[in-house]
Amino acid sequence: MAASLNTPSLKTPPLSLSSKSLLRSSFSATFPNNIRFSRSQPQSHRFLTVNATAPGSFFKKPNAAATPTSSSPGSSSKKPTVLVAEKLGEAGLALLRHHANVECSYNLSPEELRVKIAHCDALIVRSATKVNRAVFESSGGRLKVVGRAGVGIDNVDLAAATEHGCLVVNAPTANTVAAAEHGIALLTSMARNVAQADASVKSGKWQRSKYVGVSLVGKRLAVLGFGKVGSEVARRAKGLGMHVIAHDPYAPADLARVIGVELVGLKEAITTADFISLHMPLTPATSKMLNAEAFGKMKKGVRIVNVARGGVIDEDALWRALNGGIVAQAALDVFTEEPPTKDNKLVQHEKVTVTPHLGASTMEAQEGVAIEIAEAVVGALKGELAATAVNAPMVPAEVLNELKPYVELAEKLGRLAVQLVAGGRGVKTVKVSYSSSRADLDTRLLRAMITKGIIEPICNIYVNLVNADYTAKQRGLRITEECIHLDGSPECPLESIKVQIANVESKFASSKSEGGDIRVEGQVKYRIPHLTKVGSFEVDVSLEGSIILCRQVDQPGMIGKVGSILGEENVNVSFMSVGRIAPRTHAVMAIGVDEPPRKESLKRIGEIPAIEELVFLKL
Ligand SMILES: NC(=O)C1=CN([C@@H]2O[C@H](COP(=O)(O)OP(=O)(O)OC[C@H]3O[C@@H](n4cnc5c(N)ncnc54)[C@H](O)[C@@H]3O)[C@@H](O)[C@H]2O)C=CC1
Ligand SMILES: O=C(O)C(=O)COP(=O)(O)O
Repeated sequence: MAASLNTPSLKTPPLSLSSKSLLRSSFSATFPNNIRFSRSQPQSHRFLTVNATAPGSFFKKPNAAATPTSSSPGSSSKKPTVLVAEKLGEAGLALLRHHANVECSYNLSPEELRVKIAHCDALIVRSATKVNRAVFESSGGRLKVVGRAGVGIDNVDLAAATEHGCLVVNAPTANTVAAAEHGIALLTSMARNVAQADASVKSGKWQRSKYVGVSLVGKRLAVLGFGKVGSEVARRAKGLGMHVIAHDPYAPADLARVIGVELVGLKEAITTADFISLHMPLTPATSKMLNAEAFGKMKKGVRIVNVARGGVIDEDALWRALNGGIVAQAALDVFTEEPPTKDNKLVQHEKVTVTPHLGASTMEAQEGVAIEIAEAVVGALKGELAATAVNAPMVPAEVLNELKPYVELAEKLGRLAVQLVAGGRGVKTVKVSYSSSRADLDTRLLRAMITKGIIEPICNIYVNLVNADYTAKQRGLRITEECIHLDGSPECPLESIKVQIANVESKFASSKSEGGDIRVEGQVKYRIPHLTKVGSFEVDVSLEGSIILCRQVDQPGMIGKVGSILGEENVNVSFMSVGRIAPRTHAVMAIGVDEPPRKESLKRIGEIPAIEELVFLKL
């Protein structure tokens, strides 16, 4: 089974311990070439922004606190810098200013944006700014979060963002009603020729017979894309007495039932509708979804509303369909190229009503969007997991709280295992086993943190939840996972995590399993991660501070000898545990220490005659 941090499906499921995952199976971490994202969380399923206090926070880059900030007057050097590149509501700006130095620079050219971005920790845009690969490359690794103050994220290069470990968040809920109301406004005004009649009267004419419209009541409306906006359009159209059908391969059937909408296939939707309203995101799959072939199947005289994205319609094909009498009218809020050129054939067409991408433009929606995006960006800058992350798993607060110590365990096991490798850089194959009594265990967060633990000590790059799978793939690191199902209480999410590194030499031969892999295993006890196995030796040491591992001849007095050297060297021992396979053979002693011992102290321990090998590991 292939797993990825960013599932290529249109709906990235939230990270959930009860979501469909793996059981007694193994898979390798892969990264999709084409990532498509869509968010369609009903409001009742909104995920909270929660503070993640794992060893490294999930999104923060190591230099976050130290990054120099903008030169704006009065700016604090400790605050991050947020560039707001398109108009944002005051309430959102106020919230941002509380936490960051905020620079509002609208109408930047692509070149100006690339120059400015090198000094920014976060960027907030609406639909007009193209946040392409060049922007991420120009940021020099400083940009941590891009906030899209709205829903559609087709103007942000998500693959590039992910590769650069930059979180992308959007504001998916605050403009839903505004967009739906605009859709209905276009539907009704198109049917009654309001825009054309208005222009005619203003030009001194009185053409009552020319602008006879069509009624909506009893007509069939096909909503394509039954997400947040589409379902609100459907609800309102029902109120106007329309017969509403919807096509959406991922739509929740219960929502359709509640609203009284019939879910149908695409063919049925477009061949039977009198009106078609578009509400899907622009993705490679929906690009030019309404093309010549689709128009060819439509009922003669169909009317089309587009408040989604211009790119979901083949605009040339629409123009031909309007001229050929297939499409009677169209009402367009969005265009492939925005703003469209003055002589755009559709803009100038008498059967077409146009607005300049106004779907989200109400006072209420803009205030709401501004607050929604400001909260998400501020949270992300603090290293919190965002509720509206578009290129990372969404993690419900309660799941995260439960997983927190396991996440910490995962990162520390990765960190320990890689430090045991002689040379480090040859790590290519990592096997992870999770023992759990939960039938469905979603391991994305754990895998990301193991990856972080393994990669960060050996490379000069940071790894976070956003780029973990990508970075692993880039480095040729194959992580296979298996989940061993235990009979027991599913109250505890995980019994243990085992991390094995194959085909490498070890600095500490006793860390090798019977099969020759470096093996470390851990458990969470009283919410604190513990190392419980090294190679074949059972130990029990809490994973705080750092660890000394030594193998010795199992004989009396060893604990005392090692302990007294550390005491003399003023190193505080937090935990000590000895594991052995059989009495009086060999034993492994795991010693937790609060501060790193001096090299000389380790040398002194190594010189104790019964000590056979020794390694110091930083957590
Ligand atoms: N004109 C404007 O100012 C605004 C435009 N929008 C556009 O509307 C789109 C939808 O917004 P929301 O409803 O909030 O998003 P949403 O994510 O809640 O809904 C989109 C729906 O489209 C569906 N979908 C995906 N592929 C499809 C396909 N091939 N055929 C049919 N349905 C498909 C998804 O399953 C989802 O249910 C946004 O992506 C954005 O591009 C949104 C707000 C304002
Ligand atoms: O939220 C969306 O997807 C929109 O299209 C709204 O775009 P805007 O923020 O008004 O540029």
